[in-house]
Amino acid sequence: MRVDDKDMGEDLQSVLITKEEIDTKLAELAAKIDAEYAGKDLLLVGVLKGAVMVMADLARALSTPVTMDWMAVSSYGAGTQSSGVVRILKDLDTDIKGKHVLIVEDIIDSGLTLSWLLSNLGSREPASLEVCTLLRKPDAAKVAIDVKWIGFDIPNEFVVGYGLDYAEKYRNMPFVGTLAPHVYGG
Ligand SMILES: Nc1nc2c(ncn2[C@@H]2O[C@H](COP(=O)(O)O)[C@@H](O)[C@H]2O)c(=O)[nH]1
Ligand SMILES: [Mg+2]
Repeated sequence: MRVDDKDMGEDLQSVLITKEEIDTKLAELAAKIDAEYAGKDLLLVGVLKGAVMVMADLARALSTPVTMDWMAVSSYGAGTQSSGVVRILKDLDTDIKGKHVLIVEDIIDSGLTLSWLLSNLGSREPASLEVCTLLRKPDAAKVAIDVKWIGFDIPNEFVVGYGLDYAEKYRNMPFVGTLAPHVYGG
């Protein structure tokens, strides 16, 4: 797909990770996750809204039968900095006690959201609790988190696409990229 197919071309600065690279990485991660959960019931917990694309594509790449549930939490306003204050906007529909739970995330930036989520879901006594994230920014970490499956480590830049937004736009770009300064008013 050309970047201007969705009239977003002039807003983009660069493409960091192509759709093909994402597809290849998700297939690799899915093979590892399949091996880990062979013979077990696995519940995927997607974190709305950013993880919608990775959840959908990872679930389809898995051979393991899974159930899926969603949580919505908020630590960002309309801007690009984590507030550090996490609020539940939508809780799980599932009781996860005794279940094997895999949190599916789009990106780990400061790690504050995921750290809070791990503690919140951990207190519900799942049989196991692990994390798979498509992206991680190692240089932005404010807390150390044990993340079992990581797609790509990326530089400490604000990225959009493949589920990730800026002010709710750009989520439907099939790749991950950075925005031109004029988008932020620069
Ligand atoms: N569109 C983007 N959203 C981002 C980016 N970095 C983080 N985020 C959003 O925040 C949470 C996690 O943030 P954290 O600081 O608590 O780790 C993540 O799930 C996204 O929704 C980004 O570069 N672009
Ligand atoms: Mg997220």
